[in-house]
Amino acid sequence: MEPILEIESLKKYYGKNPNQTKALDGITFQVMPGEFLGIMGCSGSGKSTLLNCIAAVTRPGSGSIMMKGRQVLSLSGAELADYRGREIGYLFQNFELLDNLTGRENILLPLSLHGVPEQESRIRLEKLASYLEVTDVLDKFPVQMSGGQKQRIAAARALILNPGIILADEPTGALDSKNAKALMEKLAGLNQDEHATILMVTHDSNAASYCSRILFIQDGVLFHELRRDIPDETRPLFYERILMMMAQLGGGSANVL
Ligand SMILES: Nc1ncnc2c1ncn2[C@@H]1O[C@H](COP(=O)(O)OP(=O)(O)OP(=O)(O)O)[C@@H](O)[C@H]1O
Repeated sequence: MEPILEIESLKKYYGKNPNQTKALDGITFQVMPGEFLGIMGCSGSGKSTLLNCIAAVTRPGSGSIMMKGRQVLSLSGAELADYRGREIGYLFQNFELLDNLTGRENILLPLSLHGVPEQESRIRLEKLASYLEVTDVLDKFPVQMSGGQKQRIAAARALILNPGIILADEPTGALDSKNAKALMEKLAGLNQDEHATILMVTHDSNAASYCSRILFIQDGVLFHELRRDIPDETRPLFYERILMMMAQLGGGSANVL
């Protein structure tokens, strides 16, 4: 199987010496189709910069980003807009719903932006809303929804065009533990049942325990990898291993990959 996403020697430096920040300092990894990959690391380690480079919002200084065999850094104009809108489904910490649109209108927004007839996606909308348990808030405005409902509407919006990859930046960061668990169960279900490929940045070890693999990043470099492929490893056991690695990250005592 070919990787869906290949990141090679990615670098992004901000500012000039002596005040330069090496947000990404040579990151290489691959994401396979249907993988649920987590990215963890301390504040300022480069996680959001990495997601923003993949989403083609931030331009790296050097390196390569191949999505389905296509060099993202060479895209421009309509191709770039199409990549951002159709290949990437983005889930933000603070939902980023438009307040003056209903849940349904928010979910359908990517269709109008990319010229897809609404009719085509009506069945997908109903199916996603039902799966994400937001059917009863489709005609409400964000201000009338709970945080969990807002994030599940945002998840439906990220998924409506069936993107190549979902990029989720701290998706549980603004949720209480009950809603965080509900969201993670839905994302894990979409990963398993629809083979959705998900790349999720998180500080939350519990959320990360739903992933099949986790990359740990420190000072812009990959530092460790955990895989949940020990036979029959349960989520609570994987969670324990993540906690141990996070403790090491805090102490900065592990080896750089
Ligand atoms: N636009 C910018 N200009 C200058 N420095 C920046 C910019 N964006 C990020 N940085 C710096 O790059 C480094 C990596 O930032 P990034 O936001 O990617 O970290 P992060 O791991 O996502 O942090 P957090 O977990 O706090 O969100 C930090 O030192 C940050 O201060």
